[in-house]
Amino acid sequence: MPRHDLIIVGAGTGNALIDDRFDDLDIALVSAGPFGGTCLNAGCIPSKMLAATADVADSVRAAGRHDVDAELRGVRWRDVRSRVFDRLDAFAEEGEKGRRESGNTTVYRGEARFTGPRRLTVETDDGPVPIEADRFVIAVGGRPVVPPVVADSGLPYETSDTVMRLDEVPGRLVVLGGGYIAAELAHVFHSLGSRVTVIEQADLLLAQQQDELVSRTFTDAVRDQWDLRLGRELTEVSGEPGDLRLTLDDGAELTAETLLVAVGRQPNSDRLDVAAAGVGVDDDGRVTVDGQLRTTADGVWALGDISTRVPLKHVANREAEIVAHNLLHPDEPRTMGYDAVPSAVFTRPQIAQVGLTEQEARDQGMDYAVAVHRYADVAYGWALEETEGFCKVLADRRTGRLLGGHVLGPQAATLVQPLVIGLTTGMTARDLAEQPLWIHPALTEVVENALRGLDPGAADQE
Ligand SMILES: Cc1cc2nc3c(=O)[nH]c(=O)nc-3n(C[C@H](O)[C@H](O)[C@H](O)COP(=O)(O)OP(=O)(O)OC[C@H]3O[C@@H](n4cnc5c(N)ncnc54)[C@H](O)[C@@H]3O)c2cc1C
Ligand SMILES: NC(=O)c1ccc[n+]([C@@H]2O[C@H](COP(=O)([O-])OP(=O)(O)OC[C@H]3O[C@@H](n4cnc5c(N)ncnc54)[C@H](O)[C@@H]3O)[C@@H](O)[C@H]2O)c1
Repeated sequence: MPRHDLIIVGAGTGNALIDDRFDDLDIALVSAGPFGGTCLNAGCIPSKMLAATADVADSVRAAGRHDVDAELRGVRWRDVRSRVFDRLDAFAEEGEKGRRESGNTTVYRGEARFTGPRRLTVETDDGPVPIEADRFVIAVGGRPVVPPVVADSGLPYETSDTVMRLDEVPGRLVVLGGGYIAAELAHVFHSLGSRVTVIEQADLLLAQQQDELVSRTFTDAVRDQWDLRLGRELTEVSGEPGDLRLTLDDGAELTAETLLVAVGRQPNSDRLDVAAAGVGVDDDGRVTVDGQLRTTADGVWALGDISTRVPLKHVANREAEIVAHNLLHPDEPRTMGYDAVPSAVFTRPQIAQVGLTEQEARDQGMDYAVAVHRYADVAYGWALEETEGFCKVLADRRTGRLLGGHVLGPQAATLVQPLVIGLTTGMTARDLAEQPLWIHPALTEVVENALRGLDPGAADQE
């Protein structure tokens, strides 16, 4: 049986772990799917490339607001799709080729399953290949959850793994779920021509993840564009491929050419049979790790969606840095921090956040100050003719420190970054507002003014 110094399972973020510091190790990299994993092939990157195209189409539609006469004559979907995926597929192939050609890494393509402690079998095209190593990194990510009402219907459905590669923009698209993936892909397909219905069990879109003001404003903003079925469950899927009938718990019947299921993702720990390796999992199937990202089995680390509480690519990337360091420097291990994890939703309006939501601050009984500043009240917001966007900030009244920041509107994912720095470094909201100079009349003034709008509270009265 081939024996390696280190086996990495998963060539998404797992592939990014290897650099020249590992040159003297014999490494095996095992992957069931294409190199680059979810983010490159079916996640962050294609969805954002499509969202950027959707934004262009929307800008043309909205040109009249700027007294520009423009007309959207059409979107060439197949050209869009080729532009996106020809580039990404080539990148994935180059990534695999580069790794195969590196002197010290053996690539095994196929689904792996542990067969014992530090031993697994890869189901390759040439049959099962058992391999073993002293040390392992598990980075096998997750997959879309498909509820039984859909899976058991026997009728076709799409997930984020497949929908971005469809041959046509669906005429009538029903999206099950109202979280990150649903919101971003509903935005894409609506802007590219689909009639979109969203079925979400909660009363607002993005309710699980976002500050209450953000999810309320976002839901109101898209209400006119998408048919929203909020607080609803899907009870039956019938009809035939291309002409689906969806029954809801209030008796309503919807028709759909395409059903996109986006109700969350589950970790791939079951498919890898991590239990056989003595690797423990949490209640939701995530591999259990400590602060140094060690699993419960000696010599086995985990990173990314398979184990993290926050399944985002920038989190997985940082975890990979920590695991790489800890593999190389076992006597000076580093610990992963999750105190100020930002995220963004690339919709229209765009959304970004870091730190606590107002409902979390309230539930934790914190003494907090809150301020909201609108894009419409800064000069560049006037330039954009922006009416709904805002920046909302929360700070601890006792210490003056920033607790959370939420931005809804153009460039939100970029505007949130000063707040991420403030939170990460533990700055007070006042210092963050007053120490740096903020460019006039840039959109960042909406963040500066939100910070300046915070009630100083006890911290400043001392
Ligand atoms: C539609 C969508 C949009 C997203 N957008 C964003 C975004 O904008 N920003 C953001 O931060 N995050 C985003 N995410 C989340 C992001 O994609 C994930 O957090 C990230 O890809 C996780 O990386 P990973 O390496 O842990 O797992 P993955 O990238 O999923 O990699 C797992 C790898 O393991 C392989 N594998 C699985 N099982 C086995 C097995 N048994 N044997 C061998 N190999 C196996 C897979 O083939 C794959 O190569 C998005 C996700 C989706 C689905
Ligand atoms: N821009 C980004 O950073 C980005 C984009 C896409 C995905 N992601 C990552 O991928 C993860 C998964 O995204 P997701 O959108 O699949 O999950 P999610 O957890 O964000 O949202 C799932 C939504 O589906 C709803 N839901 C669950 N079961 C339902 C049912 N049976 N009927 C109707 N609604 C139901 C939930 O209430 C929730 O609103 C995210 O948590 C995020 O970490 C990130």
